[in-house]
Formats: sequence, C-alpha cells, structure tokens
Amino acid sequence: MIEVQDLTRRFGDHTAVDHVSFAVPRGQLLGFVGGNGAGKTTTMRMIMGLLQIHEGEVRWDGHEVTTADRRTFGYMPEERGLYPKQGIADQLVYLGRLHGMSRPDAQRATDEHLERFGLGDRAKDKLESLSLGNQQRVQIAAAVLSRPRVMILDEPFSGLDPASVDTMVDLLREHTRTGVPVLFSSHQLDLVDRLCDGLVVLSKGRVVAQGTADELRSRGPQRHRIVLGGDAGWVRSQPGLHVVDVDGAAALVELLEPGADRHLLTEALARGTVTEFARVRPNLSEIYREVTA
Ligand SMILES: Nc1ncnc2c1ncn2[C@@H]1O[C@H](COP(=O)(O)OP(=O)(O)OP(=O)(O)O)[C@@H](O)[C@H]1O
Repeated sequence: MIEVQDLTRRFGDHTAVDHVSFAVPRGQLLGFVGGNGAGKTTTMRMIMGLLQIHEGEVRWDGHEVTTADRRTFGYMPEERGLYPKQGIADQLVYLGRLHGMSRPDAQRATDEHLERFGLGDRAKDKLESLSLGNQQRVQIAAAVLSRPRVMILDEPFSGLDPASVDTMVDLLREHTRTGVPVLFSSHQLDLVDRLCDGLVVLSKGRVVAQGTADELRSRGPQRHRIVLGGDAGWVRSQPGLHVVDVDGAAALVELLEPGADRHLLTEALARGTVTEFARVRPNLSEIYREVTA
C-alpha cells in the first residue's frame, strides 16, 4: 500500500498541497480528481521524489519510501517523459534498461506493448510521427513496461478515444490484479466513476472527499423522482421537501426530513395515479460540484 500522510508543499506564500492524506491499497485503481491547480501534479511529484516535501511523508508498505523503492515505481509525468524526435522502440528499451531490465527482457516487453497497442509496425518511427493518441499510448507503455510495483499516472487518459481508454484500462487492470496500487489523475469524472475502485477529490490543495464512488454518492442529496397521472405542481406545497424541478407530470424532489418520501407517495396515491417513484442517485459530477464549491 502506498500512503501519503499530511503531505504539504508550498510555493512562496501559496500552499499548493495542504496536509493531504490518503492511501492506495494494493491492487486498487484510485482516481485522483480535482480542478486545474488543485495540487494533483504537485502531490504526484512529491510521491515520486521529484519535488521536495515540506511537511508529511510518503509511505510504502509501512515504511517511509526510499529512493530505491521509488526506482521500482512507474510514473507517467504530466509533461510526458519521452523524446519526440527519437525512435519509439529505442526509447522504450532504454527506459526498461534504466529500470533494471536486461536488454532482451526490455526488448521483449517493448515488442509486446507496441504489438498490443497496434503499433508493432511503427517501432522504428519517431514518436512525433504518431498521432497524439498513439503518442499517449506509448507514454503509458513507458510507465508500465518494467512491471513497476506502484504506478503513478498523471492524466493518462487525456486525449484518448473511448476504445483506447478501454485498452489502457485493461492493461492497468492486469497490473492491479497482481497487487499493484495505481494512482491516476483525471478531469474525466464519468471515466473515474466507471473505472476506479476509489477516488480522492482535491480542491485548493486539500482533500475534500474520499471513498468509493458509491460512498460519495450516498453522501449526496437524497433525491426522488415522481411521475403522476396528471400535473405534479401540487408537490410544491408538500412539507419536508425541496422541489428541484417540476416538468408536467414529473417532479424531482430532495427530501429534507425523514419520512417525507412516504408522505409524498401516500399523498400522490390519494390524488390518483403514480407511474414512477424512485430514488435518483446523484452522479459524480454533481457530488464533485458540491464538495469543491
Ligand atoms: N513550480 C511551481 N512554482 C510555483 N507554483 C507552482 C509550481 N508548481 C505548481 N505550482 C502551483 O501549485 C498549484 C497546484 O498545481 P498542480 O500543477 O499541482 O495542480 P493540478 O491539480 O495538477 O492542476 P492541473 O489539473 O491543471 O494539472 C497551482 O496553483 C500551481 O500554480
């Protein structure tokens, strides 16, 4: 498990990361979510030892992480690490060697990854000759090639089409199945919701929410949708509710008091037909807006 505890980093007077704590258990894919400037990249750089930590610490399997530990971590930096003007395979093999792989192993892993991403025939091409999405695939290959013990990926899915996202997720899942903890940052909430085992939401350098997507959703407003046989306008006068929207026969309400849902349903049935009455779970974007407001 990789843990950050009270991690803090200042730039001048500005505290970019402010006592941030969370853990990525073995085998979990954890989404790191937050708006521009929230502090995600700064946190990841501190985990990787690329930026000095001002307070707090990073722990790996119960001890403070060492430089030797970090050499076994795979990192995909925001600014991307590969050279546009160099051959793709050469760079991947070189990176594999830097991570301690033998040349034949690094070559084999490079061939496998390029083949898998449909880039087997581009091995000798320069990185810059690939489309942006394909360059992104090669960058991900660079981070996972040496089978790292931990993966820290800064916006790995940005610029990928949905099919490529699925390929990459399959690849990451192969690693989490062997126990590797994976932390990835993303602005794509729907994606985070679909893929990750847990998420940490950062706002202005602080953790404002963390847990599974379901846990976060259950903390959101309790909303119900009711659809009647006729106009739903009368719902506005019912106690214990906040009416979010009324549209003809349908209304979306937020429950402000326990039992308000039962009261609403009883009243609706007394007045006529009820064709739908269901709890509406907030989506992650709504939760996100709420916790970062
Ligand atoms: N080297 C630096 N010098 C000064 N300020 C910095 C430096 N690096 C980051 N910051 C500031 O720290 C804050 C957090 O930036 P960071 O890049 O970590 O955010 P982020 O969540 O990764 O944002 P984005 O989603 O836009 O990449 C920002 O206010 C940023 O301007």
